[in-house]
Amino acid sequence: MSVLDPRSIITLSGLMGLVMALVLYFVRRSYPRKLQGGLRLLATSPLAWFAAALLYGLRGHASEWLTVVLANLILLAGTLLFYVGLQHFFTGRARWKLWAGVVLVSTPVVAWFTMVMPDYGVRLLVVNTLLCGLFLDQIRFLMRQPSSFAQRFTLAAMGLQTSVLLLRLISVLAGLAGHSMMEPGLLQVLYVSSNAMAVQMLTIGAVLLATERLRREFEHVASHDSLTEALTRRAVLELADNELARLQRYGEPLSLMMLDLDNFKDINDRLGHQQGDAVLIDFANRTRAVLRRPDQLGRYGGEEFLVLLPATDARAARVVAERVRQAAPSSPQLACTVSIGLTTAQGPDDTLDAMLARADSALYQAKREGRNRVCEA
Ligand SMILES: Nc1nc2c(ncn2[C@@H]2O[C@H](COP(=O)(O)OP(=O)(O)OP(=O)(O)O)[C@@H](O)[C@H]2O)c(=O)[nH]1
Repeated sequence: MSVLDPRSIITLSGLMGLVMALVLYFVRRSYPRKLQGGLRLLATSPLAWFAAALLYGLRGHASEWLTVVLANLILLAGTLLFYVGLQHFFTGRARWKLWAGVVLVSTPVVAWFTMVMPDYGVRLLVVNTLLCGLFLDQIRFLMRQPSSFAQRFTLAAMGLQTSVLLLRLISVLAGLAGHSMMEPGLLQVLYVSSNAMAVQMLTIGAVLLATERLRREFEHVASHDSLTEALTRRAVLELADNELARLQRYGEPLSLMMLDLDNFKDINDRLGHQQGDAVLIDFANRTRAVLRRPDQLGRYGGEEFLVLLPATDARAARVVAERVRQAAPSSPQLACTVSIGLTTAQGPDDTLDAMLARADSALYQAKREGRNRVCEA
């Protein structure tokens, strides 16, 4: 047990935290600006944990103001920073004032039980209860975020840390707190080791969250049109292929609409290209607003769109197409009409090329018959 003394574990884990903080700081630079704020905070918290570990490590060689009061304050502040960083990372804003107040108020309490009425058990109780509360609140927040490997990994790290803190609280209540964190007892060694592991896992979790988010951003950019946020032609055609495969396997119906804004060249010529862009954006928004969740809108070309209607037969597709045609623009300046060519898959032997060709010829029939209508093939 003498090899695994708490001081060495605390110092080592602090150093590893420092390395992870540096890694996070450097990877942060290659991330989109909107993620950088949250990542900077997430990188700062292992730095704070490192500073707290250094101060704890000086126990016996420096004043208790530094090694207990300030060390605990920095530990709590670092944990709050992690929480604030997570909130920024996921939502772009953070609620931190209440927790900051609680952490600040706890400092004179810790100071009292260090300098005036020294009591290691009470200090432990105060600091561990706050840490537990902070981690439980973070777990609650993180569980509401989109599920992913990184999210589950970070939750596991927080779960581990919270269990260790709870066990330690129980040990205090059972009178097993001991007299100092540096005591080389089994409980202390277990506590500082799991704490060290949880800190590493939390920082790795932050790196994983950032990497996963970056991958999602790239995927989004690659599969979405930057003007209208509709799927790109390639992405919507890929989805159409998948839906056709489902049709062949499960026999679910599939309908497809080709949409073309009417006299769009006129709109551009009369109102300018920029206003034309605004019309396209508004059209995409209002179309999405009248579609169901599984339906997909893609930009097929300039002012031409494709809508994929999975599990939709011809009758239901006709209703959707009429709804899209009649969807109102958000202002009269954005008004435009649309012609729609509609088709439904004709059994498992139908192909995407054949469906596109039918939708295209139905669309041209709609144009020939005077525009602003739905035709079917
Ligand atoms: N503003 C804007 N215009 C675009 C964009 N992509 C294509 N266009 C324009 O859309 C117009 C399409 O014109 P046409 O193919 O002649 O069709 P149309 O005027 O809509 O006539 P019909 O389809 O027959 O009703 C062209 O003037 C293109 O320059 C875009 O991203 N933004």
